Amino acid sequence: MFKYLTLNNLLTIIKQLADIGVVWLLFYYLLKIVKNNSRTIQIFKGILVIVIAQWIAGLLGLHTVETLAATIMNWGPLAIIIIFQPEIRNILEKIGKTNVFSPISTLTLNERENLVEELVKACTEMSKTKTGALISLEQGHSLSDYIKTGTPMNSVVSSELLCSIFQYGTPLHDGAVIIQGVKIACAAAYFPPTTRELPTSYGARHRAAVGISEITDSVTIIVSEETGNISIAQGGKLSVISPAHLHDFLMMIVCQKQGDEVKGEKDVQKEALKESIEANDGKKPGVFAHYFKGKNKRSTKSKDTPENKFTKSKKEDSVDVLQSENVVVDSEIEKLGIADLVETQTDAPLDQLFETIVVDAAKDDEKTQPKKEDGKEEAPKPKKRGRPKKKKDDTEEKDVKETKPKAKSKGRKKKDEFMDDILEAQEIIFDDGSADSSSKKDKEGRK
Ligand SMILES: Nc1ncnc2c1ncn2[C@@H]1O[C@H](COP(=O)(O)OP(=O)(O)OP(=O)(O)O)[C@@H](O)[C@H]1O
Repeated sequence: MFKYLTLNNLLTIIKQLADIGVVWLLFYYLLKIVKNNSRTIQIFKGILVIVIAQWIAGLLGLHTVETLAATIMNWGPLAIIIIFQPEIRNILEKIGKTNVFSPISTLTLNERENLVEELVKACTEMSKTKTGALISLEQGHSLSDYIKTGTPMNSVVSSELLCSIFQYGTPLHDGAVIIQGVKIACAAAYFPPTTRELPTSYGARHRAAVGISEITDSVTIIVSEETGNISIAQGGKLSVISPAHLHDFLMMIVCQKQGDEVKGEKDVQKEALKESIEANDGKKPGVFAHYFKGKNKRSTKSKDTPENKFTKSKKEDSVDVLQSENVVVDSEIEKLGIADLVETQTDAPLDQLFETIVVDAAKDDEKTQPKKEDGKEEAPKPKKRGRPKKKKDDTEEKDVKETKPKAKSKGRKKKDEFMDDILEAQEIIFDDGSADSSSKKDKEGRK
């Protein structure tokens, strides 16, 4: 047997395996494109119908129909190239721009975690204050073309800096921030908006986010100025996410950490926060606490001296504060949903964990939506800006209904597959048909 295993034969086998591998990859990506795009599904269905018609016509001897179908099939490849010209251009652009050693891939785990923390902090803050923001994280595909459209910054990401950039009225607040690695590469960047039909409640900011996510693999976070909602645009899909789940999502994208790891960290953070509260006599540490660590210690003696008549009551107060702070910490962690989630599903596959997260996010959003006594939702706050704005109330209700997560349960999947599922679960961009119909309904409703 080994006499056939010459170097030549081995080379031939390797070539054939490589050949099969490349074709397999091509088919895989082709099917992925078809699966993710309703237009391509319809076109492929059309092609299938013609093939079946040609086959049946051949069987029944219907020569004219058979010739007609054959002619269509002969011109098919050319028609496909013409029809899918934008998609083909996007794929080729993506291949050309993919950078294996992107800035984010060179970060240490610590840097990645800091990046996530700062981003989540900034987005949560901006969501509370309804400050509009558009932040794109560069992944494998270079965003340098879009960085050129903005104002270069090259500053380390911090929540304070992000909040200042997007503060309404500041020179850089208009446009997008692009993050490369741990650095804010630029602010006020311009993204090509999507040409797809979006529900009318989504304006230029969301369009820009979806646009950039269609042509690159970037992850874009949007904070709505109108509603304070946080959304994520990735792979041409837009999903609403709660601040708590944004943390998990970014942990997974940036740190490639999974649910159980996140849970472990939450426990550590909880402990650390409790310890720091205890160390501060029941008071939360201030922003500059680490600067004064050990430098500004109050004498414990003065606290315990019997001559201080307020000592006892102060001490009791601080115990109360400590207890109440701990309750706050616990409730904060509960709010994150991670502890409960992971405790109940420790061994649950990752995709299930995140499906639950999305479901929870939807529930959170429902809970946080203020309701009026008559059951109607409270009207959204008027926009800070003077410029005219589209009416959103009806549309938003519709959007919420239409973005109801699908209940799916499959086996364990690879990260990118289940990321698609998460985003599908709360997808706001509908297939072309449904987006059309929803926006038509909106328009009719407003009339
Ligand atoms: N193509 C773009 N690239 C980058 N930023 C953009 C782009 N288009 C709009 N923006 C940003 O979005 C802001 C306008 O957002 P607009 O209110 O129209 O969108 P929206 O999707 O309704 O968001 P919001 O819910 O925050 O109101 C602009 O002031 C600008 O900062």
